[in-house]
Amino acid sequence: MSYFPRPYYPRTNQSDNENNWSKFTWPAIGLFSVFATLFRSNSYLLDSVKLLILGSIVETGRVNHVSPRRRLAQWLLERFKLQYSITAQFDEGDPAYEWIIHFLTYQKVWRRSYNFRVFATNSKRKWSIGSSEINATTTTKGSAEYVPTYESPQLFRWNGYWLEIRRTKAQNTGLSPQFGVSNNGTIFVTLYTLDFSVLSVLVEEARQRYIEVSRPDVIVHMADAPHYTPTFTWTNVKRKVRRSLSSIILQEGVIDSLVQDAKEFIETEEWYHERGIPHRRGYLLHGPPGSGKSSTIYALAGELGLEIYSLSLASGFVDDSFLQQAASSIPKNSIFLIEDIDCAFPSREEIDDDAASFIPGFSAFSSSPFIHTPSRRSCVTLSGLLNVIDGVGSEEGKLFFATTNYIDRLDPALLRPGRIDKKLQYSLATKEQAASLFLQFYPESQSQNLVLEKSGECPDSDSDFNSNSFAEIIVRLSEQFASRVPLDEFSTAELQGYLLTCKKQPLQAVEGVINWVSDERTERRKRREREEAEREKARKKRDSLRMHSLPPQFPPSAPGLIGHQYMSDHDDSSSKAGLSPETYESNDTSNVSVTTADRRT
Ligand SMILES: Nc1ncnc2c1ncn2[C@@H]1O[C@H](COP(=O)(O)OP(=O)(O)OP(=O)(O)O)[C@@H](O)[C@H]1O
Repeated sequence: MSYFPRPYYPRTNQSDNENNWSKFTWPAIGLFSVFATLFRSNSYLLDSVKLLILGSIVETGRVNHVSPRRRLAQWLLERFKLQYSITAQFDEGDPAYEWIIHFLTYQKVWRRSYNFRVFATNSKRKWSIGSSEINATTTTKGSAEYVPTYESPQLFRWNGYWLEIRRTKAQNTGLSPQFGVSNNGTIFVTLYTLDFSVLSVLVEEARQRYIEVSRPDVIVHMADAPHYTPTFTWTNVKRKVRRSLSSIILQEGVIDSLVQDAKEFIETEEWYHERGIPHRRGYLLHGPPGSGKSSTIYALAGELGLEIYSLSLASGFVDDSFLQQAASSIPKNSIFLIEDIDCAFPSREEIDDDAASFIPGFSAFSSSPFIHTPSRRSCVTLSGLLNVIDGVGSEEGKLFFATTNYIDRLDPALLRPGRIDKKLQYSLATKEQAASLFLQFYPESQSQNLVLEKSGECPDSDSDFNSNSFAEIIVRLSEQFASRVPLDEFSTAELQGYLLTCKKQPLQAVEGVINWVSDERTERRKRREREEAEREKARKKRDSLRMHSLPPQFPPSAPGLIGHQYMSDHDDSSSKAGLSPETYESNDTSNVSVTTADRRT
C-alpha cells in the first residue's frame, strides 16, 4: 500500500477511463467546490481536502489489477490516517512499553488475537491473561501464563476515540547470538484524532493503571547481560511479592526513620529546586551478608510504590559506559540500586597484584590460572561511578541505594554527603533479633495450631497447654531460643535457614538450636581451614612467580628493593585481606546504626 500518489499511466481501454472519469471525477469536483466554500477560513482543512480529492482522481486512474473502487478506498484510508491521526511508538525496555502493554491487556484488545505464547508461571513479568479469559470452561489456574502476541493490527475504541495497535516482534540480529542481542519489540498506537492531549491522557491512564495493578508486587529491573543496541534496555524484569516493613527485623525505629526520610525526599522536590540542590538522595547499607540489606530496600520500594533498577558491580560486563547508560535510562521517582559497590574498588590483594604487575614479566603471569585470586573486581572505575552518581540523570528524584559487605574498601570520595547522605550499618543477629525472628515464624495468634510436642524440656507443665496460654508459651520459647543463639555470630539469614528446618515445631527449634550452633561452628572451622590452605598455596605460588620475574639487576635478597618490598607488603596484608563472608565480624552490639549526613541541615 502506498502513502504517496503514484504517477499517472494512461490506460489502454478508453471506455473504462471514461467510465471512471464520469463515475468519480465529477462527484469529486462537486465535493471539492462544496468543501472549498465551507472551509475557506480553515486553510489546513482545505488543503487536506484538496489533497484527498486530487489524490483520489490520480489513484482511480492508475493501471492496477485491483478494482479502482477498492484502491480508492485503500488510498483514502491511508490519506486519512496520515492526515487525521497521531501515532505513538513504544519501545520494549522502556517503562512506557510496560504501561501500554498492560493497558492493552486491560482493554481486552487480546480478544481479537488468536495467537498466544504460553509460559510456565514464573517471576518474570508478563502481561498475561488468565486461562479462564480465553475459555470460560478452562479451570487451570496459576501454572501457565497466556501472553497474546498481537501480531495482526487491532482496532478498538477507547474514550470515544478509535485506536489502532500494531506490534513488531523482537528479533535476533544474529550479530552475537551468544548474548541474545536483539532488536526489541515495538508497539505503535495510532489514535484517530489530531488532539495531542488525547495521547497524553491515554499514556497517563495507562501509567496509573499499571501502578495500581503493580502494587502487590515490587517490580525489579535488572540488566543481566551485555548489550550492543544504541538504546539501553533493562533486559530482565521481575516481580517480587511485596514485603511488609514489619517483616524486616531491625533495631526499633530504624526502618521507620528510613521510610520517613525517603518519603520526605520524594515530597520535597520543589524545596531542592528552589535552593539549587540536586534532587537526589543516596543511601549506603553496609554489613555482613544475610543481615537484611536487600530485604530492607525491597520492603521500602513496596511501601513507597517505587520500582527498583538494580545492577550488581560484581557482574563482569558492567563497565563505565554500561553504568552510565543504565543510570540515564532510569525513570524519575525510582530506586537505583547498586549492589556490591565495593567491587568498583580493589581489595588489598588486588592492590598487591596491580603493583606487582609493574615488575617486568610479572603481568604475564598475573592472570595465570594457577594463581588463586577469586577476583570480584568490576570494570567500573571510581571516576565512572562518581560521574554516574553526580550525573544529570541522577538529579531527577532518584533514590540511590548502594550495598556492600566491605565498607572499608570504599573510597572516601564516594561517601561524602551529596553522594551518600545516609549510612545504615547492619550486623550479625542480636538476641532481640533472634527472638523477633522466632516470633515471626511462630506467630502468637496462630500458636494453638502449631505442633507443640509435650516433652520433658517443655518450659511449663501440662496446664500451660490450654488455648489461653499458647501465646505466652511462644513468647517464652522465643526468649529461650534467643538465649541459646550466641551474640553476633550468625546472620539473620542463617537463623532463618535453621528455623525453616522446623517450620511447625517451635519446641523442636528451641531444643535443636544448641546442636545446630555447634555443627555450624565445626563446619565454619573446617571451611576456614580449607580456605586458609588454599590462600597459602596461592600466596606461595604468587611469591615464587614474583621472585622469578625480577630482573637480574634486582636480586630479591638485596634489602630495600622492589621485590622484597612487595613481599613484605603482601605478607602484611594477607592476614587482613580476603576475609571470607563467614569470618566477617562486627564489633557492634546493635543490629543497625544509622549515620546521616544531611545536606539540608
Ligand atoms: N534483618 C532481617 N529481617 C528479616 N529478614 C532478614 C533480615 N536479615 C536477613 N533476613 C532474611 O535473610 C535473607 C537474606 O537477606 P538479604 O538478602 O536482605 O541480606 P543482605 O544483607 O542483603 O545479604 P547480601 O549482603 O548477601 O546481599 C532474606 O530471605 C531475608 O528474609
